[in-house]
Amino acid sequence: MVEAVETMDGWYSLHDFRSIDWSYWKQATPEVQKEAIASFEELVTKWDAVEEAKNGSHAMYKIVGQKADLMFMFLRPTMEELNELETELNKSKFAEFLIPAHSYVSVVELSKYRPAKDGIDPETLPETQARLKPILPKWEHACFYPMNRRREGDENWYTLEKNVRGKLLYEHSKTGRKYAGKVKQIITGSIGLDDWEWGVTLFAHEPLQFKKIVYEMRFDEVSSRYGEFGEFFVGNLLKKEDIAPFLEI
Ligand code: VOV
Repeated sequence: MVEAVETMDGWYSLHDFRSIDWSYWKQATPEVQKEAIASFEELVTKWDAVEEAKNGSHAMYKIVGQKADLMFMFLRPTMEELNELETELNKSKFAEFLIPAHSYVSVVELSKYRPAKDGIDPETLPETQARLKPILPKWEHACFYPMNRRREGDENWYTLEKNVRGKLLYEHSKTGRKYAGKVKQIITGSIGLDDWEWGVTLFAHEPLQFKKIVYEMRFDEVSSRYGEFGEFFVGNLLKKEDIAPFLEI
């Protein structure tokens, strides 16, 4: 029987996409708009404190195109905390002007394809823990998309031996490493949690690097034969201090 790979799982993740009801927003009085902006900023202050205490992380991006206006990526130790966060956002004054656009639930994942070095379980290493519970980079651009590994005829990831899968992922990582400093990836696993098998969140200083890396990876066997992709979302960083100017009419 083909052996599954053991995964190391870290913080739970929620990608929460919202559209802004701009017509409704434009009709709101300046006082109401002020109150809504303040409620949003207060939430961000709370999220910043959680991140400061290393109990989670978050990032906010303004999505380009009509799939959504905002993407929030939240990381928390438990699923309950993600739920609380989402509910608190929904109860805020600002949420009166938001329309849910999309969401994705997953958990930060690393896999143990490589044999343990010197018999040390990689999960116990501080550098692994830092990758499983990452503080999200507030790089200028982010790109999110879900993906599956194919399970069709001769292209069935789940009938490949573990060492073969490990080798293909090693080749994949060699392409990825060429983008060091240009693209940072957070892979979240969502088998049993959401509609696709993995969420791919990429951060870059330069949006063209998303196209370059995704294109180059399309030629890696692990993507060309075994990759299936969902909807892409791409956006620009929204900093707390830019919330008011962004919403100003
Ligand atoms: C930005 C660079 C980059 C780098 C360095 C990198 C490296 C690595 C390593 C070393 C490993 C394996 C061990 C682990 O850590 O799990 C992975 C694993 C994975 N990757 Fe990756 N990946 C990158 C980037 C990167 C991208 C851009 C994509 C999307 C692929 C595409 O075609 O659009 C991706 C996908 C994945 C997935 C879905 C997995 C899990 C697959 C599984 O079956 O388990 N990844 N990845």
